[in-house]
Amino acid sequence: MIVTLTANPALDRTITLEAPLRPGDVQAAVSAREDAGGKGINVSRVVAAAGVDTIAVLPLADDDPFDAALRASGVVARRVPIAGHVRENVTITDPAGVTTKLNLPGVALGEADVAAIVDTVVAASEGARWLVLAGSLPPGAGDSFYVQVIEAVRDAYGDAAPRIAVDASGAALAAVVASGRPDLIKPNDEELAELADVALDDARDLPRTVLDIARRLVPSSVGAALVTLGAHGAVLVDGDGAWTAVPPRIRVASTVGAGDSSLAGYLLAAAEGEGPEERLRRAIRYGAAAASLPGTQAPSPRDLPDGAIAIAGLS
Ligand SMILES: Nc1ncnc2c1ncn2[C@@H]1O[C@H](COP(=O)(O)OP(=O)(O)O)[C@@H](O)[C@H]1O
Ligand SMILES: O=P(O)(O)OC[C@H]1O[C@](O)(COP(=O)(O)O)[C@@H](O)[C@@H]1O
Repeated sequence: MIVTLTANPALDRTITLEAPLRPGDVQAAVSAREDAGGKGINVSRVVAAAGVDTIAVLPLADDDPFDAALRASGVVARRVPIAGHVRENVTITDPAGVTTKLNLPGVALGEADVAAIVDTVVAASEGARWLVLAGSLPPGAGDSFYVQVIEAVRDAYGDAAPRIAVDASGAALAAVVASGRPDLIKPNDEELAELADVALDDARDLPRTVLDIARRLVPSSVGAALVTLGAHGAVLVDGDGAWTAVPPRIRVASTVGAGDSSLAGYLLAAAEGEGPEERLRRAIRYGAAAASLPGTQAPSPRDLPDGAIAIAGLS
């Protein structure tokens, strides 16, 4: 069982253009689609599509139209009732796969909402292998919200607690790295650089630079880091070693959900008992599959790209 928490879900509206976006102009759009999104929900959708049990925890008002999209996704969910409706995030894609994203802040949570979410995650996590804490925090949650969740789950289950994966950025990620001792983090290269307060602009060897930064955190504060690099693939660093690989060439439709799908791919391989190289390979395959699908469509095993993915060790 893989449990996910999405504190800040999003109805993802993707608009496809037939030409590159021209800011300030009126342009014809070809099509639009809607997906129940947000990072944890996306991870759960990919995990469910692979036939593995998952529960997605999220705050959701009883009368929120988002629930129809969530039900259509088929993911098993535990809803924590709140006041206010899920935000809508807009993505614009063009024929070259260039993706422009506009993300709203989300519904503000009160103290009682925060407490109810923590309790719901603790209850859902009983017997789970992994708990995934993913996405931005809505107003009212506080930068150390993920640390609060991690402590509550570990207090409740001790050695039987699920392993913890975190996909966050900015202050929320910094707080988790400072005191949450997560088993896995999944930043992209920019989020990792922001965390370490370094610039990547002139990195000539991106995987090597990313490894050097990640080594400051792994294994002292974090069990492992899966750092995704967009079209350049990903780097995996754990206490035993470091590896990198690039994705096969694909036709990009929308990169939204690629990072979430890579995390899901990693967790699916981990749940099968696979070692780091296969976890990285699966992460890259799932990320590439997501990027080749429209909108925030969750890839299933039959969407994975063909072709071998060569893993290179880094030292
Ligand atoms: N243009 C692309 N071509 C092929 N694979 C891609 C592309 N963009 C992303 N991916 C795949 O998706 C993964 C996650 O993408 P990334 O953009 O780094 O995530 P995030 O959405 O978290 O920023 C990458 O590691 C890669 O495997
Ligand atoms: O919680 P955040 O950081 O605002 O991001 C939410 C957005 O990111 C997504 O989860 C996609 O994330 P990735 O492209 O990083 O995989 C969308 O579904 C959602 O609109």
